[in-house]
Amino acid sequence: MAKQLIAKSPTAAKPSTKPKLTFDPSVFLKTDGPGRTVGKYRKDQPIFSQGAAADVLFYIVSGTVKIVVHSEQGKEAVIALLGQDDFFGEGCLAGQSHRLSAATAITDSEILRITKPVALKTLREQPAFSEVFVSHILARTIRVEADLIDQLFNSSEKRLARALLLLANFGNDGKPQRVIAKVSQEMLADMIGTTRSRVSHFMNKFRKMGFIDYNGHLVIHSSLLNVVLHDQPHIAGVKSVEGKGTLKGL
Ligand SMILES: Nc1ncnc2c1ncn2[C@@H]1O[C@@H]2COP(=O)(O)O[C@H]2[C@H]1O
Repeated sequence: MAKQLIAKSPTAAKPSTKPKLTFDPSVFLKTDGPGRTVGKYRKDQPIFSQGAAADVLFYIVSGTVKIVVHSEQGKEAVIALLGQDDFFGEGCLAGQSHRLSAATAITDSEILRITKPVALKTLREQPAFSEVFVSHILARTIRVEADLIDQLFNSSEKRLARALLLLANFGNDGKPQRVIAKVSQEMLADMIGTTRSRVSHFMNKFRKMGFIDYNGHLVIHSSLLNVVLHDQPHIAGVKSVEGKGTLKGL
């Protein structure tokens, strides 16, 4: 049975007093309720398209979602691959009326949709929910900043190595291993801003050097970190990168 959204507080055990109610964001984000529903999306099923009306906040209960921008010239850029516990579509909360990018499930996924009024009300009234949401947005800002530095300063070989390492760590804190979602060379090229043939060239090189394997599944070895870490872009005034030698420092 689903956990109660409103759980009894441990301090409210006295029989004569009304039980104190606590809000549990992890239950709120995984169950249906007023203004929110958990939907199942199949692999390759669109969630919203670029230019569509924006009035819902999304949260990934399970699965993987690709965020893509299409240019008027027909170019496509994959700007993010999002996984379990990520929010997306939050632009509507800041007054954005239409989606600036498209979202598609790339594996079978379970996704919570929260209407804009309910998302705003919950952010206002439930500090525990605001905390989860703000942490997510801060982590996103840091990641977008790192992605921008990567695009500006790194070679396409290093951008590919970083993208593979980040993908391999998708959804877990352990050592990089298997890439969970099946990611084509085309998608990798759209993520790092290069051509599929360059991706193919570097993947071959990484395989020959023993940094990756791809027999059916793409497996990333932590030795691939060497490609990225041996020549970090130097940011003036920053002496060391937090987590250097691990994925945190990428
Ligand atoms: N660089 C990015 N990294 C992660 N998610 C993004 C990025 N850019 C856009 N998104 C998500 O894609 C969503 C598209 O719809 P919104 O603009 O409402 O909200 C956007 C974000 O949630």
